[in-house]
Amino acid sequence: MWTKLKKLQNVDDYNKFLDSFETFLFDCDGVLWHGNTLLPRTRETLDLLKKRGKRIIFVTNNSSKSRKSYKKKLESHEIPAEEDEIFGSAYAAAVYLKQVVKFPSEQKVYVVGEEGIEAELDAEGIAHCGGTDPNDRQPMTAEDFETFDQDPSIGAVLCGIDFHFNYLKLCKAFTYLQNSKTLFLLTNDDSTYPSHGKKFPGAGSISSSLTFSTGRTPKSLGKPYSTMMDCIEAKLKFDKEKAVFIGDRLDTDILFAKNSNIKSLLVLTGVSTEREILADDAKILPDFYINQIGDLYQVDDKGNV
Ligand SMILES: O=C(O)[C@H](O)[C@H](O)COP(=O)(O)O
Ligand SMILES: [Mg+2]
Repeated sequence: MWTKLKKLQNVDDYNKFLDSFETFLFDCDGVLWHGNTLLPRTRETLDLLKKRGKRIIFVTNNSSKSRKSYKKKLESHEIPAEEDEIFGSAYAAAVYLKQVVKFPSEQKVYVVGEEGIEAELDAEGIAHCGGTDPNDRQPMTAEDFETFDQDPSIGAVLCGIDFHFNYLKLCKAFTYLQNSKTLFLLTNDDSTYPSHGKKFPGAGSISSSLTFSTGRTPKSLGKPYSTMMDCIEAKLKFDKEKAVFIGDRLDTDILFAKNSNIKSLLVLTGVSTEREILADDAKILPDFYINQIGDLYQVDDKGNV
């Protein structure tokens, strides 16, 4: 096995890498796709791994979709996947509230986020409000300034990526978080995410408005934190010695792999760059890196399967 940071760049490297692992855990945004566009040869590479008897697990911080919706998205790209092989930060947050917090049935979670969070809370039988409710997607009125107040029935504020974030939601979440007993949870705190070949503000850039205004420090449940791996290991058994995490972000994916004691491969199709990992002051280093995941397919392309 290689001893230091290794760029995979030829068929021998790809073959040696593939032969070193049994379980391949894949981040999604920036590794498999940008938005709804697959990155080059993603499907062929996943198919090659299956042909070689490898296990594939998907692990995404994107809380906008539930595991069910991700299964549909993967299948829409002809990538077969079982719901139990997909782990999203919305799922991790719902499991945490149910199994760790033992969230009281008479309380609700105020959601700053999309249907992914709502669906996973529903699956765990946890009541919620906000989220995709059209009433929360309205401008603040003068009456709202009058009426907004703490609500003891709100036991937690859970914040993820919210493509409809607005001042009204910010004020509601802020108001509920004035009660120190109200839990402040994040599905993830990614500053940005890659889409359409560019970067856009991520969930962490949304929740930072709450962190800054409330002065409270939230608990984040996605990568790089341990809750996500706890969820995976509660469902699936695999040998960590023969597992590798493949991601595009140093501060979430690669750090998650390190925190989970598994090897890591950074792809250069997402957020983190080669310059960052070659810098003298690089703090988080993957074990391997590669230009794009589809390069691994070249072993098949040349018939060297
Ligand atoms: O919440 C966000 O900012 C993005 O959805 C998240 O960064 C993307 O998740 P990934 O699949 O890269 O973990
Ligand atoms: Mg990513």
